[in-house]
Amino acid sequence: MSAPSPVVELHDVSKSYAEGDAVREVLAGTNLTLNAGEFTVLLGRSGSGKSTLLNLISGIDQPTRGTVRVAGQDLGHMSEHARTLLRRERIGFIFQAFNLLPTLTVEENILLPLELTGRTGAASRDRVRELLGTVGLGNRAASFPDRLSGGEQQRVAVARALAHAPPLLLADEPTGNLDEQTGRKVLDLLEDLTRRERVCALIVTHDPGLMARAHRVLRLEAGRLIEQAVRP
Ligand SMILES: Nc1ncnc2c1ncn2[C@@H]1O[C@H](COP(=O)(O)OP(=O)(O)OP(=O)(O)O)[C@@H](O)[C@H]1O
Repeated sequence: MSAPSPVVELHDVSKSYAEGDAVREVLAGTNLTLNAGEFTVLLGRSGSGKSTLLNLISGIDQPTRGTVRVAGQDLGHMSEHARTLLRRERIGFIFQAFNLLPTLTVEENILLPLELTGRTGAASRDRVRELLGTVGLGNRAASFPDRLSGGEQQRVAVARALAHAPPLLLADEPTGNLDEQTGRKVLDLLEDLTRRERVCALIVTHDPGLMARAHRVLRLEAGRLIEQAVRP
């Protein structure tokens, strides 16, 4: 087995928001390392700070204290522009509401992250075709998103998130808008693709059924990350 390769490293990360005269500490001295190939589920009540944590990892938000490293780079020492580039090149995102671009076809949506990172050649088109096949939508390449079911749209979103082969995938409630059976199918794909490509995946969910699939289960509680279980 190869040595663990850290993709996300949080060291003593705190995040507070001002609430009138008071200060609300959402994260309190959090430490976390997520490695390549790990599929991690993040649980926590509404308002516990799950989105805040994702925003800190993707550099959309800054910690009040502590350091966040992604793919070896310290986000606190980077310009806003450099963080934007890192996000574009090194991170794939999946959202609850699919967030596909409605004026682009399925194929163009998946190609977008490759175009944004300057990869427009034949190899990119081959990659999109391959991913379309993997997510079972090879015959829908020319369709527009509004012609697809919710589950199909989320399968496109999975393909788009991984098109540029990012080392890190962040997903916020990826099955929140899907029925159980459709959600399970999307998760099967997510798990299969992230394992195959050794992607580090951090998935926020309220769905306890997801826990059985994860290598690691983390719960945010009172500003602290609690490791719940490790799959053997
Ligand atoms: N920009 C902000 N300014 C002030 N408070 C904020 C801000 N963003 C988040 N918060 C507060 O931080 C806490 C955590 O919010 P966050 O959205 O991270 O929770 P969550 O676990 O993702 O919740 P949910 O499951 O409902 O999406 C909440 O109390 C929220 O009100």
